[in-house]
Amino acid sequence: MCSSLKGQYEISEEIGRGRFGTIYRCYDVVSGNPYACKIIDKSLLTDETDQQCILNEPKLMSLLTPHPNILTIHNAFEDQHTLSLILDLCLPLTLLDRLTASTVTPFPNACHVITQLLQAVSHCHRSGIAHRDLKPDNILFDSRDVLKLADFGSAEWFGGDGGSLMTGVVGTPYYVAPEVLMGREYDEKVDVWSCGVILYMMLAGAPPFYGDSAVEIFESVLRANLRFPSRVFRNVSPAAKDLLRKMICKDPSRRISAEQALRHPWILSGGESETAELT
Ligand SMILES: Nc1ncnc2c1ncn2[C@@H]1O[C@H](COP(=O)(O)OP(=O)(O)OP(=O)(O)O)[C@@H](O)[C@H]1O
Repeated sequence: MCSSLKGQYEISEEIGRGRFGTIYRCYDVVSGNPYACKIIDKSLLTDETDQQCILNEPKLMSLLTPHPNILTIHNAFEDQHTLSLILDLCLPLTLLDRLTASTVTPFPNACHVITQLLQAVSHCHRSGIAHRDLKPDNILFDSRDVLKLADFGSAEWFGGDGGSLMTGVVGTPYYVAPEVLMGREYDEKVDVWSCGVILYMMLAGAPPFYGDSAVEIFESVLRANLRFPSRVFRNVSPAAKDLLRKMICKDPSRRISAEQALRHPWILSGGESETAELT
């Protein structure tokens, strides 16, 4: 572990583990404030893509700081063997853990969760950054239950309005947008698709596109046949379904932006709207 890190932070117990690193609770030795410390073992970064992802993450996170719904990077330390990031400390349960544990659908506070996520994504897009791997596993909450978007390892700088298009198949089967799978150039709207899938999961308790293997899931995503089975959607308002159709829209040029989604009647009504006029 880096000696300058040891001088500034006291590392405490392990609170999580990823593919390349371990997350510890830590304390600033001067203020006593608690943080999370992600220590990445560089020897595990064997291929160039992994190295790129890990080095990308702190750079892009710093560009996005501060935003209340984006995990803040407070400090970074590097030596020959490790890269250590000092991050906001969050609760151990991700949105995926909460969804898995939930026995009720729609998921309580679905509108509040998606509003915070869209605020984070809209800030990323205004800053010229696409996250490209939005999924419930990357959504954390702090001790006040404020959503914190994490894991910018697959994020890409596209340069904002009129910026360049992106290429490359990145993302996770259930949440990836069809234009990514088609191998075409794409823009930041891929994130809106993933937010739509996350909202659908919160409202229905299941993903909109599924299959028994990654290939089957991809085929289902490519068909993009969005359905609202009445058994699971009977408690979901027409306004919420309208928003889902506009976010999980196969044609990215017709898909709404994160900013527009934040102005949708269902979001503005705090998820209560059954009768709001649809746009
Ligand atoms: N800032 C944080 N505060 C509290 N817990 C965290 C924090 N960051 C990550 N964790 C916990 O540690 C786990 C692993 O996080 P990490 O970001 O290393 O890996 P990952 O995103 O799950 O996986 P990978 O990087 O391998 O794709 C998370 O699932 C979460 O439970």
